[in-house]
Amino acid sequence: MPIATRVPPSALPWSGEDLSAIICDLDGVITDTAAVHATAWKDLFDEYLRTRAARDGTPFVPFTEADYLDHVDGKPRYDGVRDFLAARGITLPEGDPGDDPDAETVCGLGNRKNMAFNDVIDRDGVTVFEGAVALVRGLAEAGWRTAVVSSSKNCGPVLERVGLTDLFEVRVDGLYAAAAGLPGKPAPDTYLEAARLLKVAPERAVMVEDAIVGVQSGRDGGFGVVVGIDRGAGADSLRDNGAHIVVKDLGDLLRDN
Ligand SMILES: O=P(O)(O)OC[C@H]1O[C@@H](O)[C@H](O)[C@@H](O)[C@@H]1O
Repeated sequence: MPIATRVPPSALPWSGEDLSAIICDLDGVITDTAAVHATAWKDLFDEYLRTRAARDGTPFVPFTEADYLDHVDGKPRYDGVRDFLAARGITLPEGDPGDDPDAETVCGLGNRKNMAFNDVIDRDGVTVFEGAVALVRGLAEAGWRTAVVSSSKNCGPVLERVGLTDLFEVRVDGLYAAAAGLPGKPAPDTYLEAARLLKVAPERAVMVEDAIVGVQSGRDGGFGVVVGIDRGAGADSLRDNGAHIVVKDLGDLLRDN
């Protein structure tokens, strides 16, 4: 019997509460793609900062993991570019999403990183966190509503690549947010939109995130249970920013009955 069928909601740490939906981030929660995003961002920014330093005759200061976690992680593509550059005192013209990847604009840099991200997943494929999938399937079988909320415009193609387009009833991703004019994480709007589409009050929903801006969205959206997945942000930081529970993997919440 697949693990998922052994997981009624009463098997979870929050049983007893009046919860009926699970709303998950994608990268780093369902698929092991957060690290691919992080590497693609590092390659992009190191190359850009190195070129800029050579041009200006200033020292090259590389992009660090802390830069990623503090300024880029979990945010929509162009917000990440803008916020990180601002932290280094750099302002570039915004440009346009149709910009050439070589354009020295916020959108151009973001588009360059997107090419790198897609090259890596084309080459290496995408790994799925099987325990997370089992938990979501188990809850769905027990009648819970399900949604995915991702800042990424690659959310659909990533789910398709691993055959999981049917895992969630509702998807609010980077493309949806841009079309609907919703502000990205840390604003709670994309999570609240998912709850609205599921017709579930936020306080009756569990939300799951690995990024600091993500748990902040859950906290500010008033979600019933905010689960933090620690993939580098740190359990204390996730808790300080809104997580009620922190685990290493969503599958850790599965219990054998
Ligand atoms: O894939 P896109 O549209 O460039 O989205 C970017 C972002 O997508 C998120 O899901 C990641 O957690 C971020 O760290 C990433 O930067």
